[in-house]
Amino acid sequence: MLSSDLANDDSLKNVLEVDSIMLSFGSRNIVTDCYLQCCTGDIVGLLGRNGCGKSSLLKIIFGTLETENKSIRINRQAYTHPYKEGDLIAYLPQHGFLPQSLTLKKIIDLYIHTNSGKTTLLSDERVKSLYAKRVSELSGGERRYFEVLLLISMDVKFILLDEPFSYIEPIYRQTIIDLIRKYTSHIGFIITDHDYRNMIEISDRIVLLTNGVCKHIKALEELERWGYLPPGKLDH
Ligand SMILES: Nc1ncnc2c1ncn2[C@@H]1O[C@H](COP(=O)(O)OP(=O)(O)OP(=O)(O)O)[C@@H](O)[C@H]1O
Repeated sequence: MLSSDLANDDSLKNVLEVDSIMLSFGSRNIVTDCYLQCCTGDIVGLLGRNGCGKSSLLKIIFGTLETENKSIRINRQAYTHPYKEGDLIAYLPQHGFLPQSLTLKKIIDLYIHTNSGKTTLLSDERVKSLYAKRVSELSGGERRYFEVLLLISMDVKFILLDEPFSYIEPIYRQTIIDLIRKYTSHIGFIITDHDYRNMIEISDRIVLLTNGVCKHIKALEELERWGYLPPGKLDH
């Protein structure tokens, strides 16, 4: 069966469900009521104002941030630390994760252990041309592109991307959007970013985290109604 069939056949789709999340820091409640679902083929866009808890929510889903309460299920099985399972989920932190002094060749050897993953990376023209460079020598866009493709090559079911478009020139943003779209056939993505235009373009569904609650946005005007965008912003 071709992997592209995964996204078209509901019985073959992987399903990530997140609910009952409660997170507070001291007396401050950050997340109080959140339900999220992401299936193979989905790109779920998580929007929210600075400091509302988007990064924390992604870390909770990944399993690296402990919280008072959570329920994370993949294909109906509950996991407390999904990242420990190896082939379930990958996460791009807001500020990247690659050691600056290593070459891309070394990083591929360290992180990617399957032939199919290595083929995905080494058949990519951009990666090929950067292969011998160190991470510190890459532009912001080159680094982000490589990070996203590296996660895709880990052959996981779900990928969480925290601000993949931040500080990146527009041309590379489009390249990263195209890259993500190319792999939705067998991966589900949850993405958060402040670049709401690109987020609206790439996402199949938008979830707005506001006052600790996940609002499932049905019409873009709701982004104004909930105070995420100033009135009239969507018209321009
Ligand atoms: N370890 C921590 N201890 C105390 N407060 C924290 C901790 N981590 C995050 N916070 C606070 O929790 C809130 C949510 O942080 P988080 O980084 O998840 O927000 P965010 O929506 O991703 O923000 P941004 O869009 O600015 O990246 C912020 O007010 C932050 O200062």
